[in-house]
Amino acid sequence: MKKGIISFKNFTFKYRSQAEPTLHDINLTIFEGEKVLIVGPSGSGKSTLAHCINGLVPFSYSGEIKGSLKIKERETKELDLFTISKMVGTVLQDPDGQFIGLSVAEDIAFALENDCISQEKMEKQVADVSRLIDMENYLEASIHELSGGQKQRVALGGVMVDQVEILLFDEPLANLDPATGKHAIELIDRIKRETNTTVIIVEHRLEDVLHQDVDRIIVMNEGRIVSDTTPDELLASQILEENHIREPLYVKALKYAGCTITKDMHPAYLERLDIHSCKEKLQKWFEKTNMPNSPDKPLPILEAENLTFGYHAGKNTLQGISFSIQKGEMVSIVGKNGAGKSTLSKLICGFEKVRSGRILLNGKEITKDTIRERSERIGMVMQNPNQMISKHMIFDEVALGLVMRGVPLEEIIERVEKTLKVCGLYPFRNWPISALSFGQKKRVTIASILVLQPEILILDEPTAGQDLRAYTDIMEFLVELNQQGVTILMITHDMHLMLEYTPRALVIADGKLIADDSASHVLTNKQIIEKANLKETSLYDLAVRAEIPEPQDFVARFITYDKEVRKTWQ
Ligand SMILES: Nc1ncnc2c1ncn2[C@@H]1O[C@H](COP(=O)(O)OP(=O)(O)OP(=O)(O)O)[C@@H](O)[C@H]1O
Ligand SMILES: Nc1ncnc2c1ncn2[C@@H]1O[C@H](COP(=O)(O)OP(=O)(O)OP(=O)(O)O)[C@@H](O)[C@H]1O
Repeated sequence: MKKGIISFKNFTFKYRSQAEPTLHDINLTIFEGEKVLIVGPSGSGKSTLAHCINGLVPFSYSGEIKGSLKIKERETKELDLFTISKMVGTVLQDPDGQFIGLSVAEDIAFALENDCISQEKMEKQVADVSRLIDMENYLEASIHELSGGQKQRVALGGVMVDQVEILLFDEPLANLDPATGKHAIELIDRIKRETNTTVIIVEHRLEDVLHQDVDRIIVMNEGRIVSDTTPDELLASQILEENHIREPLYVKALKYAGCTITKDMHPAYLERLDIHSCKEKLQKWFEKTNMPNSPDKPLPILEAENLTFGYHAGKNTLQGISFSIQKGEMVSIVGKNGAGKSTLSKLICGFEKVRSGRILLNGKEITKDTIRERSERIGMVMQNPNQMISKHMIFDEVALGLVMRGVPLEEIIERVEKTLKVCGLYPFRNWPISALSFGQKKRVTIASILVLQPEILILDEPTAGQDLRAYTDIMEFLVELNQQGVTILMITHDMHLMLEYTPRALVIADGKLIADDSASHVLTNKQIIEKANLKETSLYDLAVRAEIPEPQDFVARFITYDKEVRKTWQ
């Protein structure tokens, strides 16, 4: 018989600052060596549940606990944080919060040092881990110089050396490029199989986690467990849709084509999916669906000419980057972790100065303009909300830019309230930011830039950590802004987002622009996918398996169709 390693019984938790419990009556047993995925809308309590397991609740976040939570048959209330941390290793949602060392090597070594192992053994293990996470060339680099995804890789590495029985990952894929994300999921799987570690993953990118087998998926909503079943059974049900959780793209395509999905078809894993009964329907759907129209090209709004930049003398982070963005476009910037995407946006906003090359806005050079001058017209939303937030209250944070620009109070109130409504934050307007989930915080940072009404909006991973409803709200809101003339550039690792929302993609690899093409071309081009650490879309695989003669066109048609479906929701 399988042994329960984590066991919640009638467990309820209320944060001290909240009036109502965040977790209600949780009954859940996770067995030794199991791999469990937890999904649910933003704010549904996934991170809180994870924090109960790793002891952050109640040791860092105090509150009121009712019922029982046992780890290895020991009541967690009776344990201390140190004892729990020896059993449960965690990769947090915001990697900035968990670095201890100054350099990459020190940080990975920290877990080992604690266990008093020999210097020699430690160096070898650090080298092994850094190879696994593809960071061996950065061992001496200081943590604050790393890109967002590189930090995430180090955080993963740190916990992997720690030989614990339970590994907990809170949004491990959020900042990782698609290929590294795939690699991370494979790595987690290998550790689980080789060491019989129990693995719990909280993640919105369901399709990416299902790259490897998962034993069970727990669906949470409003602090309760609403479903606890196998991946195949879940994907054959309506539960994901009902709870606003993104379904894999190929599942969506099957539904668009009118196919009935049953658990016996193994819908959770594309390789195992039995599409025998769907082939004909998919082919018919393909024949009757239109290709996208090619858009007209109006005037360029933002031009980059031969941009070169490096953080350190003698080394170029970006080299010879040239592109032209037309007014009203919506473009993705994609590529490997550390390729230079955030750096490019910093150059555009003036946070860093180019070594050579020019940047033009509406045909006028802005390369020498200050950050302040550029910020009137170009807004930038950074990757990590915790780096952008400086106020305690939501309203004040969103109002900050307007206050600094001397906008009259009445106008500030009107603009902030309107923006909060659009971003789904109005009900929280008088809340302290500290009581928000990560996804909610991200929306606050988007609101604080949108309120300034920029001509160009650059967003670094706008939807990382968002559930389907927030994702759709944010993206549809961006589409709406875009239709009103705001040009949008989006740095993203989310191939799903890129396909569905941005017709064009700039692909950066090792500091160079390697492709400037339509999103569906990029994601069906093996060479570019490999060079830039991207991931083929499952739609392409599905089309190949359904023997559709032009699988590339299937992807393009899906996007057109999907857009039409979304229009009917509005
Ligand atoms: N430290 C805290 N103090 C008070 N309330 C909190 C705290 N952290 C989270 N909450 C509240 O608990 C609820 C659940 O948050 P939690 O972070 O567990 O959600 P989540 O499902 O992980 O969301 P996301 O997908 O956005 O990360 C939220 O409504 C949030 O307001
Ligand atoms: N402040 C800094 N000082 C020195 N090097 C830096 C600094 N910021 C970034 N780098 C380096 O520049 C390179 C490009 O980083 P950048 O943040 O632009 O990458 P990115 O493509 O946005 O990555 P990610 O997808 O992981 O966010 C990386 O190798 C990174 O280590």
